[in-house]
Amino acid sequence: MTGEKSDSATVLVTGGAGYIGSHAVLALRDRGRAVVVLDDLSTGRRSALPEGTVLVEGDVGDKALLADTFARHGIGTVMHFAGSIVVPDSVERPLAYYRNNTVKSQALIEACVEAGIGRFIFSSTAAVYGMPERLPIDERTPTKPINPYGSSKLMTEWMLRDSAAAHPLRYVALRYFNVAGADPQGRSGQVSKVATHLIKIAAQTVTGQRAELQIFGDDYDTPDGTCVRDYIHVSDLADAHVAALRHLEAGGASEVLNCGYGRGYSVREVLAMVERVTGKPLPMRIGPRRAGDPPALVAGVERIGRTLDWTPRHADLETIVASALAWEERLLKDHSVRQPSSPSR
Ligand SMILES: NC(=O)c1ccc[n+]([C@@H]2O[C@H](COP(=O)([O-])OP(=O)(O)OC[C@H]3O[C@@H](n4cnc5c(N)ncnc54)[C@H](O)[C@@H]3O)[C@@H](O)[C@H]2O)c1
Ligand SMILES: O=c1ccn([C@@H]2O[C@H](COP(=O)(O)OP(=O)(O)O[C@H]3O[C@H](CO)[C@H](O)[C@H](O)[C@H]3O)[C@@H](O)[C@H]2O)c(=O)[nH]1
Repeated sequence: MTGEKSDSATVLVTGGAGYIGSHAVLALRDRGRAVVVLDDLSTGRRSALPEGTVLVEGDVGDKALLADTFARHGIGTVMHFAGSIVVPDSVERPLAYYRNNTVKSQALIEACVEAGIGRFIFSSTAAVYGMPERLPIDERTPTKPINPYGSSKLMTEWMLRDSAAAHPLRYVALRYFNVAGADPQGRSGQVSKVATHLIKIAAQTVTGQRAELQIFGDDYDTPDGTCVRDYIHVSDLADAHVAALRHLEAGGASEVLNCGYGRGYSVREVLAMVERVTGKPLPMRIGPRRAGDPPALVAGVERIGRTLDWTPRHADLETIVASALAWEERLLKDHSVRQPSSPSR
């Protein structure tokens, strides 16, 4: 490809100080890859990065900073995790989501095109599918997001598709299903100011930070009445990014790929696993449905299986739950992993 940087070039990880990005940084560094992180530390933490990781503190929409970072560090691939992620927040502040997720991604893609960076890996989401009628959800399922978060991500997928048709740029958009768990070695995990994800909330309940957990509805048309999701371990997801990197470095074509295991668990099944792992009952009660929750989301995984050289290593619910609980306990004990990202925030 004209002007494309060489295979051994450094990977720029935007949002690398966040939950999923920090696991990607670990996966890359564990394989000896050179990494630079660009993060504004709005929700990320410097302490999520392994020692010695270069952090450029700044905004992913700052084109001058991007051009300088690309040139200074010899960037050959961008992994783009930076963004805003809370679905109900996106309903209240849609324009903030379009700015941070879509407008700034436009600046980043444009900066890549201008600098001749030909490989791009993007954090997309199952939220692009909205309320699909059939399971499993394969990548040909029509995209019909039902909230600004999903729309903001889908628009970035479209920008990548159209840019790849016009410029020497190839990309992999990974549509994550429900990401959970923590690094098996305890080096990173999820830190949320306001937790919304089921397994994180369960871990906070187990550790006494919450009195009880609410199940959002048990009258869905699912086997036990609670919603079904496809939970993927964050370290397996990080490995999928490394596999996508290898795919692009080997000259592979642009792809849009679901990231899940193709197996669903209900809310009740997840909570039963939490109780099994801890050996204690979890205080919980049934509450009303949460607006916008699809009854069941399970990934079709045939395409990722045949496209990437990716073998999940942590594909069972017990491992996911146990690692999330271990991380939550570490967070409570070790103040340094919770350290505020910068004095101003
Ligand atoms: N967590 C999930 O379940 C999930 C599911 C599907 C997709 N995703 C996507 O994965 C990506 C990472 O999510 P996460 O769960 O790790 O969230 P996170 O909030 O932990 O990480 C996001 C990171 O991006 C940084 N950031 C945000 N805006 C920025 C900006 N303008 N400039 C520079 N840095 C910025 C934050 O400081 C943070 O470190 C997001 O793009 C998200 O949409 C997450
Ligand atoms: O306290 C809680 C929290 C969650 N749930 C339920 O647990 C399931 C999973 O909810 P999460 O909030 O953990 O995850 P979502 O499925 O809502 O959302 C995830 O998947 C989406 C794609 O569909 C997006 O990618 C989004 O960013 C990501 O968080 C849902 O049925 C939800 O109603 C509860 O019952 N109680």
